Amino acid sequence: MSLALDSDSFDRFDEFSAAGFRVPQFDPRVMRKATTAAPTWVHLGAGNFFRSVHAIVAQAMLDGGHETGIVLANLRDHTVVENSRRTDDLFVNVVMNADGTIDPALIASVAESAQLASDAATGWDRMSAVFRQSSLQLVTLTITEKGYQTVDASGEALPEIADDVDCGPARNRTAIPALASLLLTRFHAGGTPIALMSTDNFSDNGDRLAQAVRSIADLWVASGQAPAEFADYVSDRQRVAYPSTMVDRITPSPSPAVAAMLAERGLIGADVRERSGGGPLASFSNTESTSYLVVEDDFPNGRPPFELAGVLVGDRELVSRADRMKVCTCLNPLHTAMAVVGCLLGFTRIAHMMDDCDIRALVEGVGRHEGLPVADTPSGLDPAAFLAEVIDVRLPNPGLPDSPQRIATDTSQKLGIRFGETIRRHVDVGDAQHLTWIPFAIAAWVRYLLGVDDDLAPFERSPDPLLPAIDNRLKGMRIGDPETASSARDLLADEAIFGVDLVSVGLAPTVEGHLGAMLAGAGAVRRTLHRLADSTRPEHTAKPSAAARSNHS
Ligand SMILES: NC(=O)c1ccc[n+]([C@@H]2O[C@H](COP(=O)([O-])OP(=O)(O)OC[C@H]3O[C@@H](n4cnc5c(N)ncnc54)[C@H](O)[C@@H]3O)[C@@H](O)[C@H]2O)c1
Ligand SMILES: O=P(O)(O)OC[C@@H](O)[C@@H](O)[C@H](O)[C@H](O)CO
Repeated sequence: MSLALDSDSFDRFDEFSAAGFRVPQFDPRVMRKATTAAPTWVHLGAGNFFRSVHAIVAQAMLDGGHETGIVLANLRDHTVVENSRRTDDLFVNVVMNADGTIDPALIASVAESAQLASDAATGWDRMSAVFRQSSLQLVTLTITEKGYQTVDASGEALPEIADDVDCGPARNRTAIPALASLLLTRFHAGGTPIALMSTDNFSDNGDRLAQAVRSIADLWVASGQAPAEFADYVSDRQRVAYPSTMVDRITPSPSPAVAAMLAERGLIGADVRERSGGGPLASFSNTESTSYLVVEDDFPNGRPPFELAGVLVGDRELVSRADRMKVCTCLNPLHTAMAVVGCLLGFTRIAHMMDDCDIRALVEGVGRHEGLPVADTPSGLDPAAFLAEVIDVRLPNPGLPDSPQRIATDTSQKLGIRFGETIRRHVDVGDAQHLTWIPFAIAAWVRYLLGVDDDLAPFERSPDPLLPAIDNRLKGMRIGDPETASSARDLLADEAIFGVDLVSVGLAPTVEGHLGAMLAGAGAVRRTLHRLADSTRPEHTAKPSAAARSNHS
């Protein structure tokens, strides 16, 4: 059977169903008509996570009788929206089970997609029209952590944003000015209230989005490019709200192996291609079965019936606690520690890393020993159980094609969030000097920055906006000379990166100790990790697994 992803398949859901795909329980044509007439939800940042969370939530609500879907927009890479349009905005979301089986679902909750790149007038005009409509309740964003930085400490626009600020509201190229510009259109059209909801991975993401949007509005007002009332509009939470969220579903980049499984089921065009901006692009997303979305109930123009999709809706306190639990202690710090160590030790699969007893010790150390004792407890969620599921079920899931290289992307943007808060909490209770695994993870990141693995072979570091600046700061550091670990001192004091000044909280010597040991020569990363793992095992007898040994130089 051949299953094509296009609008003809609206009449062929039974064939998808026969091939084992879950199918929409609504008529996409009716949904698209209703959404065009009265759009309620725009999403900015059409990546893989959107396809595995937002689009799934929307589909569940549509299956439950809700009438409108999502209007999707992307700014940076025109191939992303072209990819969505190639399949008439349909795609397949694949849940990867631990036993190697897959549960594919045909997703039809995107009503239309718009390209907002500066040369894409049609997409911009369409999105402006959507923002003028009073029916619009919600804009969600997945623009990555770095997408929220707009101004420096003195309130000056950052270089990437500066052009957009100077040009004023128009067809902006960067995400926050583009959003602010569309909001200005809404303001001029009567200023119906709206909620702007960050679904990127950091605590209090609503506040950060508010700050970013307001900073652009202020710059435009100051330069006479927007009326003063616009700054009031974006600062009045009754009119523009910024609900915070906790988002969780491990969603690796689309994998060729999954493409092959879908092709076996008859799906046409299930290949993996390259985005023009780098990274894979496909007509499907692949993810795990676990998924959490916790949303602050702050929607001044009403909201979609999230409860139909199992979304937890609550107050700010619930969201903040859930988010800090996940991002600062029980999941993301483990991920980042594994990512940099995995790149150094030559791993390409997170699940394989969990078979390595040294790496397991690292994960346990960062999560159970140093994260959990200071974790937040959100009402209705148990941090110990959450962490246990992460360590025992989610990270080892052999079906999930996740890689340390994906997770290592933009690490400089994440360290403050993933380790800084936890370090601060240990400082507050006076036991920061006992931390060793988090300092090890930080040292491993610095060692990773040298772009040379533990066998001393060069490797390509994942993209990160701070690489050139950091390379400059680490010029004095050399493998073969452990003493040069001290040249990282200035970097370690950088609160903007680590969320705390590691020198003044007294952790720099621990980080430099691990780093110096890892700089000793070939195999030094493994030896340092193994020694540390051994010293923290009660029985002091564990040996590296076969996977560890084969990676051990
Ligand atoms: N993938 C996951 O497991 C996961 C889980 C929880 C949260 N998230 C959040 O979602 C974000 C995106 O993850 P993804 O897996 O979809 O990644 P992705 O690479 O598939 O997509 C990233 C999207 O962000 C856009 N983007 C990238 N840099 C941008 C910038 N500077 N300004 C504006 N837009 C930008 C891209 O055009 C693309 O649409 C993450 O950064 C994270 O905050 C991801
Ligand atoms: O998406 P990032 O780049 O913020 O971080 C990489 C991973 O840690 C992240 O995507 C996790 O998979 C996710 O946070 C799980 O919910």
